[in-house]
Amino acid sequence: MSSKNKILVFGGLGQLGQCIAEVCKERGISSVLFLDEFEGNILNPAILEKLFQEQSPDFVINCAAYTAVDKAEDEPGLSEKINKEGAANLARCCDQFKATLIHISTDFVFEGNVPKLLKEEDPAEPINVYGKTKLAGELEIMSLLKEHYILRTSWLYSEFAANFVKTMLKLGAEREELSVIADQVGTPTYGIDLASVILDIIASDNKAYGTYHYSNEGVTSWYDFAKAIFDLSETEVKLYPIPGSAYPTKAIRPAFSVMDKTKIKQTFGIAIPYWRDSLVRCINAIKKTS
Ligand SMILES: NC(=O)C1=CN([C@@H]2O[C@H](COP(=O)(O)OP(=O)(O)OC[C@H]3O[C@@H](n4cnc5c(N)ncnc54)[C@H](OP(=O)(O)O)[C@@H]3O)[C@@H](O)[C@H]2O)C=CC1
Ligand SMILES: Cc1cn([C@H]2C[C@H](O)[C@@H](COP(=O)(O)OP(=O)(O)O[C@H]3O[C@@H](C)C(=O)[C@@H](O)[C@H]3O)O2)c(=O)[nH]c1=O
Repeated sequence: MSSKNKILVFGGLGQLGQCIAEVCKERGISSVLFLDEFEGNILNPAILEKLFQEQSPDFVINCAAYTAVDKAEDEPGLSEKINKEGAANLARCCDQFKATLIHISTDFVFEGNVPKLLKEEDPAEPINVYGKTKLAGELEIMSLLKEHYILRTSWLYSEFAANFVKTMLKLGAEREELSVIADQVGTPTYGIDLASVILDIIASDNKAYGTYHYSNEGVTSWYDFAKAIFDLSETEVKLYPIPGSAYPTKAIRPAFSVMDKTKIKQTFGIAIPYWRDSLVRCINAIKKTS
C-alpha cells in the first residue's frame, strides 16, 4: 500500500473496525486512524469537518452503523439518523475534502424471497427497518459522491465484539440444548477476510467505484452455521433445527440472501475463502485468547 494513503476509520472500535486494526497490524500499515463514536461521531458535521481538515484523509472507511436489527424496529428514527444521515455526512465531507469513501452495507437491503444469487443491480426491497435505513444510506452516498465503494456483506462475525459465533459459543456453554432457525439461508463473512479485502481495494489504486457484494464462499443456514460452530469448538450441546416461525423476532429477516461475488472477484482479482475454512480460523483465534 502506498504510504501516501492516509485512512480514517469511523466506527473504529466496532467489530469490523477491530478486524481492520488487526489486519493493519499484520500488514504493518500505520497510517490509519481508528475513531470511536465520540471523536468520530458521524452525526456531528462540525466534528467531521475539523477531522477532515486536520487529517486530510485519502480514504475513509465507514464501519459506523446502527446494527441492532430487532431494536431498530423500535428506534427507526435513530437507525435512520446513523445509517442514512451519518453516511450522507461522511459522503459530503469526502466530496469537500477529496477523499474516497468505502462504505459497508448489508444483504438485508434485499427482500430475499427468491432462492437466486443476488447481484449488485438486483432490486433492493428491504423488509425491516435496519435494511431500509442501510439502503437509504447507500442511496445518499450514490447521489453525493462519485468516489465511493459500497461493499454489501452478510452475517459478519469475528473474534471481536458481539456476533452470532460468539453468541452461540456463550449459549452453548450455558445451556444443554438450543434451537436455531434452519429456513433462513445466507453466507457468513469472517470480518478478517472482509478487512483484508477493504485494504486490498485501497492498495489496488483501482478506481472502479460502485457497489460490490462480498461474503465468504458457499451457502448455509443459521442452523448449519451453529452446527459448524459447535463441531469446530467441540461444544457439547443438543442443537435443534427450527423454522423461523418458531423463533419470532421483532424484525423479519430475509429467507434467502446469498450474494453473487463475481463482480468483486473479477474487478480486484481476489480469491474468496469458503465460509467453513474461515470459521476454523476464527474459532482458532478465539481459542487462543480464551
Ligand atoms: N454485524 C453484521 O452481521 C453485519 C454488519 N454489516 C455492516 O457492517 C458494518 C460494520 O458492522 P459491525 O462492525 O459488525 O457493527 P458494530 O455494531 O460492531 O460497530 C458499529 C460501530 O459504530 C459505532 N457508532 C454508532 N453510532 C455512531 C455514530 N453516530 N458515530 C460514529 N460511530 C457510531 C458503534 O458504537 P457503539 O457500539 O458505541 O454504538 C459501533 O462501534 C456496518 O455498516 C453494518 O451495517 C453488514 C452485514 C452484516
Ligand atoms: C440467538 C439465536 C438466534 N437465532 C436466529 C435469529 C436470526 O434469524 C439468526 C441470526 O441472529 P442474530 O440476531 O445473531 O443475527 P442478525 O442480527 O439477524 O444478523 C444480521 O445482522 C445485521 C447487522 C446484518 O447486516 C445481517 O447481514 C446479519 O448478519 O439466528 C436462533 O434461531 N436461535 C438462537 O438461539
